[in-house]
Amino acid sequence: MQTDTQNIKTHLPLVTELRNPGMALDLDWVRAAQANTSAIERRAATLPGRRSVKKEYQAAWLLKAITCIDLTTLAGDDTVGRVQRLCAKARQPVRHDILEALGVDGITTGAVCVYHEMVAPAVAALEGTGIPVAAVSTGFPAGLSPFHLRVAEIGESVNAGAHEIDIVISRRHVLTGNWQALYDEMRAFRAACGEAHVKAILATGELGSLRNVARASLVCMMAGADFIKTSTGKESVNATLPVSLVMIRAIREYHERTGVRIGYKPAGGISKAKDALVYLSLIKEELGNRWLQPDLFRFGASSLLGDIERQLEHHVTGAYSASYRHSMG
Ligand SMILES: O=C[C@H](O)COP(=O)(O)O
Repeated sequence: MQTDTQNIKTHLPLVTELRNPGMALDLDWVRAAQANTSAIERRAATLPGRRSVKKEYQAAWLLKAITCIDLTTLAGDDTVGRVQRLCAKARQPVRHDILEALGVDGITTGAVCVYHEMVAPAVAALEGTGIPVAAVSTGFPAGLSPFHLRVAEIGESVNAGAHEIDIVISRRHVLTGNWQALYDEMRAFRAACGEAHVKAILATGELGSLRNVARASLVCMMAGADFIKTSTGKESVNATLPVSLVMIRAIREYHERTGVRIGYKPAGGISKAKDALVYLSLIKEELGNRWLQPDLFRFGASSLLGDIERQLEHHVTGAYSASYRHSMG
């Protein structure tokens, strides 16, 4: 266990120099994108049952998951105090005694994710830690405010110190097959981000089909998205395994074609440690270990950390109960 948990520390440089330069819109490639829904659903259904994380490595994998969390608060009643507490949790996500028992002397979450008004307090609270602040933007969650205001909002958050911008796409461009409009929108958002990394939230629960998810993923990557992200957390259907398979395979295809690695962020409704392990296994199997770093993989989650911390506590106190073993498969 010592060796595996110690390795977690080497995964910590969070914002890398990696940037997606994008490319011209290749409509033939977009239109050729397929998603065999029944095959994808079959594969997704078998994933949780044959998770490849062995029990003896689960604590190390859970620590890994923590380093990939965008610790999120996106509520109308957010306050500076709540964001400061969130940032304190991002700096020290797990109790010191638990980390000590696991042989790890310090980890952090991948980032903190907030609305624009909370960017400055988050940046101040995380000063000197190297933990990036991500701002949701462009009229999150619906993305239906005037275009110039959506672009301006990005600039405001970058000026306030955000290192990463989570934009929402216009779902109507996907639903009407207007790939040029989606590309132009994403390109403008990319430009407004400047040096900040940009994550494109597809709101997959509102895109109508898995083929649309595949096509929207490709268009956003072509237009310069550094990450593609499933959901805002506010749709009625958020991150799912079938959608993840489609997006991950689009990332693989984009990498094979361009040599550029795009990150993946499932978000919304991921609150259980065992679900986090399934996602990590999926990434390892489909994209390989390089993608299991916080510069290429994040969970967008507001309550996942609490469950992971509970499971780690069980692990080190020996209260590794039958019910926990059962729940972890
Ligand atoms: O982007 C992050 C999501 O809004 C978080 O969703 P959640 O609150 O369901 O974890």
